[in-house]
Amino acid sequence: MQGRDPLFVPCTPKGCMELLHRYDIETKGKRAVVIGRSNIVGMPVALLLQKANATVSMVHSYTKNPEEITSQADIIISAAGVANLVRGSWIKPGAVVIDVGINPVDDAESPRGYRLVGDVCYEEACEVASAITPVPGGVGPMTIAMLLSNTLESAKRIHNFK
Ligand SMILES: NC(=O)C1=CN([C@@H]2O[C@H](COP(=O)(O)OP(=O)(O)OC[C@H]3O[C@@H](n4cnc5c(N)ncnc54)[C@H](OP(=O)(O)O)[C@@H]3O)[C@@H](O)[C@H]2O)C=CC1
Ligand SMILES: Nc1nc(=O)c2c([nH]1)NC[C@@H]1CN(c3ccc(C(=O)N[C@@H](CCC(=O)O)C(=O)O)cc3)C=[N+]21
Repeated sequence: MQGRDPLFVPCTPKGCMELLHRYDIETKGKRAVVIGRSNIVGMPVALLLQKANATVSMVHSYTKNPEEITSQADIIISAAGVANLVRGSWIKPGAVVIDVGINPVDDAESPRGYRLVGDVCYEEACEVASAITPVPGGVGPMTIAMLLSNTLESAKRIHNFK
Protein backbone atom coordinates (compact mmCIF):
# COMPACT_ATOMS: atom_id res chain seq x y z
CA MET A 1 0.00 0.00 0.00
CA GLN A 2 2.99 2.30 0.44
CA GLY A 3 2.64 5.10 -2.08
CA ARG A 4 -0.35 3.62 -3.90
CA ASP A 5 -3.99 2.81 -3.13
CA PRO A 6 -5.06 -0.84 -2.79
CA LEU A 7 -7.91 -2.16 -4.93
CA PHE A 8 -9.89 -2.65 -1.72
CA VAL A 9 -9.06 -1.69 1.86
CA PRO A 10 -9.30 -4.84 4.06
CA CYS A 11 -12.63 -4.89 5.92
CA THR A 12 -11.54 -4.82 9.56
CA PRO A 13 -8.91 -2.08 9.14
CA LYS A 14 -11.44 -0.12 7.07
CA GLY A 15 -13.97 -0.56 9.87
CA CYS A 16 -11.51 0.75 12.46
CA MET A 17 -10.82 3.89 10.39
CA GLU A 18 -14.55 4.37 9.76
CA LEU A 19 -15.18 4.32 13.53
CA LEU A 20 -12.50 7.00 14.07
CA HIS A 21 -14.01 9.08 11.27
CA ARG A 22 -17.64 8.74 12.37
CA TYR A 23 -16.78 9.69 15.96
CA ASP A 24 -14.61 12.65 14.84
CA ILE A 25 -11.48 11.25 16.45
CA GLU A 26 -8.50 13.32 15.29
CA THR A 27 -5.59 11.22 14.00
CA LYS A 28 -3.30 13.97 12.61
CA GLY A 29 -0.23 14.30 14.84
CA LYS A 30 -1.64 11.84 17.38
CA ARG A 31 0.30 8.91 18.91
CA ALA A 32 -1.27 5.62 17.86
CA VAL A 33 -0.32 2.15 19.06
CA VAL A 34 -1.37 -0.97 17.17
CA ILE A 35 -1.06 -4.22 19.10
CA GLY A 36 -0.60 -7.04 16.58
CA ARG A 37 0.95 -7.05 13.12
CA SER A 38 -1.01 -9.61 11.11
CA ASN A 39 -1.56 -9.15 7.39
CA ILE A 40 -5.32 -8.89 7.83
CA VAL A 41 -5.52 -6.45 10.74
CA GLY A 42 -2.44 -5.05 12.50
CA MET A 43 -0.24 -4.26 9.53
CA PRO A 44 -2.91 -2.69 7.27
CA VAL A 45 -4.50 -0.66 10.07
CA ALA A 46 -1.06 0.67 11.07
CA LEU A 47 -0.51 1.79 7.48
CA LEU A 48 -3.94 3.43 7.33
CA LEU A 49 -3.26 5.29 10.60
CA GLN A 50 0.09 6.45 9.21
CA LYS A 51 -1.67 7.59 6.01
CA ALA A 52 -4.07 9.51 8.31
CA ASN A 53 -0.97 11.31 9.69
CA ALA A 54 -0.82 9.61 13.07
CA THR A 55 2.54 8.60 14.55
CA VAL A 56 2.27 4.83 14.80
CA SER A 57 4.03 2.32 17.05
CA MET A 58 3.48 -1.40 16.58
CA VAL A 59 3.50 -3.77 19.54
CA HIS A 60 3.98 -7.50 18.94
CA SER A 61 4.92 -10.61 20.88
CA TYR A 62 8.63 -9.66 21.00
CA THR A 63 8.01 -6.12 22.27
CA LYS A 64 9.72 -5.82 25.65
CA ASN A 65 7.69 -3.03 27.26
CA PRO A 66 4.20 -3.13 25.74
CA GLU A 67 2.47 -1.41 28.69
CA GLU A 68 4.90 1.56 28.65
CA ILE A 69 4.56 2.01 24.87
CA THR A 70 0.78 1.59 24.86
CA SER A 71 0.30 4.01 27.78
CA GLN A 72 1.69 6.85 25.65
CA ALA A 73 -0.94 6.41 22.94
CA ASP A 74 -3.83 8.74 22.18
CA ILE A 75 -5.34 5.94 20.06
CA ILE A 76 -4.97 2.21 20.80
CA ILE A 77 -6.03 -0.45 18.31
CA SER A 78 -5.62 -3.95 19.73
CA ALA A 79 -5.62 -7.01 17.44
CA ALA A 80 -3.58 -9.60 19.32
CA GLY A 81 -6.17 -12.31 20.00
CA VAL A 82 -5.28 -12.43 23.72
CA ALA A 83 -8.21 -12.07 26.11
CA ASN A 84 -7.83 -9.15 28.56
CA LEU A 85 -4.25 -8.43 27.50
CA VAL A 86 -4.71 -4.67 27.70
CA ARG A 87 -5.41 -3.60 31.30
CA GLY A 88 -6.64 -0.22 32.45
CA SER A 89 -3.08 0.68 33.50
CA TRP A 90 -2.00 0.38 29.83
CA ILE A 91 -4.35 3.23 28.82
CA LYS A 92 -3.57 6.95 29.03
CA PRO A 93 -6.53 8.81 30.56
CA GLY A 94 -8.74 10.02 27.72
CA ALA A 95 -7.27 7.70 25.09
CA VAL A 96 -9.49 6.13 22.43
CA VAL A 97 -9.51 2.32 22.38
CA ILE A 98 -10.58 0.14 19.44
CA ASP A 99 -10.70 -3.51 20.46
CA VAL A 100 -10.49 -5.80 17.45
CA GLY A 101 -9.94 -8.91 19.55
CA ILE A 102 -12.68 -11.54 19.56
CA ASN A 103 -11.69 -14.21 22.05
CA PRO A 104 -13.98 -17.00 23.35
CA VAL A 105 -13.61 -17.64 27.08
CA ASP A 106 -15.30 -20.44 29.03
CA ASP A 107 -18.55 -19.38 30.64
CA ALA A 108 -20.68 -22.13 32.19
CA GLU A 109 -23.58 -19.67 32.56
CA SER A 110 -23.70 -18.98 28.84
CA PRO A 111 -25.96 -21.25 26.71
CA ARG A 112 -23.01 -21.66 24.33
CA GLY A 113 -20.68 -22.59 27.22
CA TYR A 114 -18.47 -19.61 26.33
CA ARG A 115 -18.68 -15.86 25.89
CA LEU A 116 -16.70 -13.51 23.66
CA VAL A 117 -14.30 -10.96 25.11
CA GLY A 118 -11.84 -8.62 23.48
CA ASP A 119 -8.12 -8.04 23.96
CA VAL A 120 -8.95 -5.16 26.29
CA CYS A 121 -10.20 -5.54 29.86
CA TYR A 122 -13.40 -3.61 29.17
CA GLU A 123 -14.41 -2.83 32.77
CA GLU A 124 -10.97 -1.37 33.61
CA ALA A 125 -10.70 0.46 30.29
CA CYS A 126 -14.09 2.14 30.73
CA GLU A 127 -12.70 3.91 33.81
CA VAL A 128 -9.86 5.51 31.79
CA ALA A 129 -10.58 5.68 28.06
CA SER A 130 -12.58 8.51 26.49
CA ALA A 131 -14.11 5.98 24.06
CA ILE A 132 -13.92 2.19 23.64
CA THR A 133 -15.52 -0.35 21.31
CA PRO A 134 -17.35 -3.25 23.00
CA VAL A 135 -16.87 -6.96 22.24
CA PRO A 136 -19.22 -8.24 20.94
CA GLY A 137 -21.03 -5.42 19.19
CA GLY A 138 -18.06 -3.31 18.14
CA VAL A 139 -15.52 -3.96 15.43
CA GLY A 140 -17.12 -7.26 14.39
CA PRO A 141 -20.27 -5.70 12.96
CA MET A 142 -18.14 -2.90 11.44
CA THR A 143 -16.19 -5.58 9.55
CA ILE A 144 -19.38 -6.96 8.12
CA ALA A 145 -20.61 -3.49 7.18
CA MET A 146 -17.30 -2.78 5.41
CA LEU A 147 -17.54 -6.12 3.58
CA LEU A 148 -20.92 -4.99 2.25
CA SER A 149 -19.40 -1.61 1.35
CA ASN A 150 -16.53 -3.26 -0.55
CA THR A 151 -18.99 -5.58 -2.31
CA LEU A 152 -21.11 -2.62 -3.46
CA GLU A 153 -17.97 -0.80 -4.60
CA SER A 154 -16.92 -3.86 -6.56
CA ALA A 155 -20.32 -4.05 -8.31
CA LYS A 156 -20.13 -0.33 -9.17
CA ARG A 157 -16.72 -0.86 -10.80
CA ILE A 158 -17.77 -3.95 -12.77
CA HIS A 159 -21.04 -2.46 -14.02
CA ASN A 160 -19.61 1.04 -14.35
CA PHE A 161 -22.25 2.85 -12.31
CA LYS A 162 -21.75 5.48 -9.56
N1 LIG B 1 -13.60 -8.05 14.58
C1 LIG B 1 -13.20 -8.53 13.42
O1 LIG B 1 -13.78 -8.32 12.39
C2 LIG B 1 -11.93 -9.33 13.37
C3 LIG B 1 -11.40 -9.76 14.56
N2 LIG B 1 -10.25 -10.45 14.55
C4 LIG B 1 -9.72 -10.80 15.86
O2 LIG B 1 -8.55 -10.00 16.06
C5 LIG B 1 -7.58 -10.75 16.79
C6 LIG B 1 -6.30 -10.81 15.97
O3 LIG B 1 -6.59 -11.50 14.78
P1 LIG B 1 -5.41 -11.72 13.72
O4 LIG B 1 -4.85 -10.40 13.35
O5 LIG B 1 -5.91 -12.62 12.64
O6 LIG B 1 -4.40 -12.52 14.68
P2 LIG B 1 -2.98 -13.22 14.40
O7 LIG B 1 -2.95 -14.35 15.39
O8 LIG B 1 -2.74 -13.45 12.98
O9 LIG B 1 -1.93 -12.09 14.90
C7 LIG B 1 -1.87 -11.75 16.24
C8 LIG B 1 -0.84 -10.66 16.39
O10 LIG B 1 -0.80 -10.24 17.74
C9 LIG B 1 0.52 -10.34 18.22
N3 LIG B 1 0.49 -10.80 19.60
C10 LIG B 1 0.07 -12.01 20.05
N4 LIG B 1 0.20 -12.06 21.40
C11 LIG B 1 0.71 -10.87 21.79
C12 LIG B 1 1.07 -10.30 23.05
N5 LIG B 1 0.92 -11.00 24.19
N6 LIG B 1 1.55 -9.04 23.08
C13 LIG B 1 1.69 -8.34 21.93
N7 LIG B 1 1.38 -8.81 20.69
C14 LIG B 1 0.89 -10.06 20.65
C15 LIG B 1 1.25 -11.34 17.34
O11 LIG B 1 2.63 -11.01 17.37
P3 LIG B 1 3.72 -11.77 16.45
O12 LIG B 1 3.58 -11.17 15.08
O13 LIG B 1 5.05 -11.46 17.11
O14 LIG B 1 3.36 -13.25 16.50
C16 LIG B 1 0.57 -11.11 15.99
O15 LIG B 1 1.20 -10.07 15.29
C17 LIG B 1 -8.22 -12.11 17.07
O16 LIG B 1 -8.85 -12.07 18.33
C18 LIG B 1 -9.28 -12.23 15.99
O17 LIG B 1 -10.38 -13.04 16.40
C19 LIG B 1 -9.55 -10.75 13.41
C20 LIG B 1 -10.05 -10.33 12.19
C21 LIG B 1 -11.29 -9.59 12.09
N1 LIG C 1 -9.23 -11.83 5.66
C1 LIG C 1 -9.99 -11.90 6.76
N2 LIG C 1 -10.76 -10.85 7.08
C2 LIG C 1 -11.55 -10.88 8.20
O1 LIG C 1 -12.25 -9.90 8.51
C3 LIG C 1 -11.55 -12.07 9.00
C4 LIG C 1 -10.72 -13.13 8.62
N3 LIG C 1 -9.96 -13.03 7.50
N4 LIG C 1 -10.67 -14.26 9.35
C5 LIG C 1 -11.61 -14.46 10.48
C6 LIG C 1 -11.88 -13.16 11.12
C7 LIG C 1 -13.01 -13.15 12.11
N5 LIG C 1 -13.89 -12.10 11.62
C8 LIG C 1 -15.04 -11.70 12.28
C9 LIG C 1 -15.88 -10.73 11.74
C10 LIG C 1 -17.03 -10.35 12.42
C11 LIG C 1 -17.34 -10.94 13.63
C12 LIG C 1 -18.56 -10.48 14.35
O2 LIG C 1 -19.35 -9.69 13.84
N6 LIG C 1 -18.73 -10.96 15.58
C13 LIG C 1 -19.85 -10.50 16.43
C14 LIG C 1 -20.19 -11.55 17.48
C15 LIG C 1 -20.84 -12.77 16.85
C16 LIG C 1 -21.17 -13.79 17.95
O3 LIG C 1 -21.83 -13.38 18.92
O4 LIG C 1 -20.72 -14.93 17.80
C17 LIG C 1 -19.42 -9.22 17.19
O5 LIG C 1 -18.19 -9.07 17.36
O6 LIG C 1 -20.32 -8.50 17.63
C18 LIG C 1 -16.52 -11.91 14.16
C19 LIG C 1 -15.36 -12.29 13.49
C20 LIG C 1 -13.42 -11.59 10.47
N7 LIG C 1 -12.30 -12.19 10.12
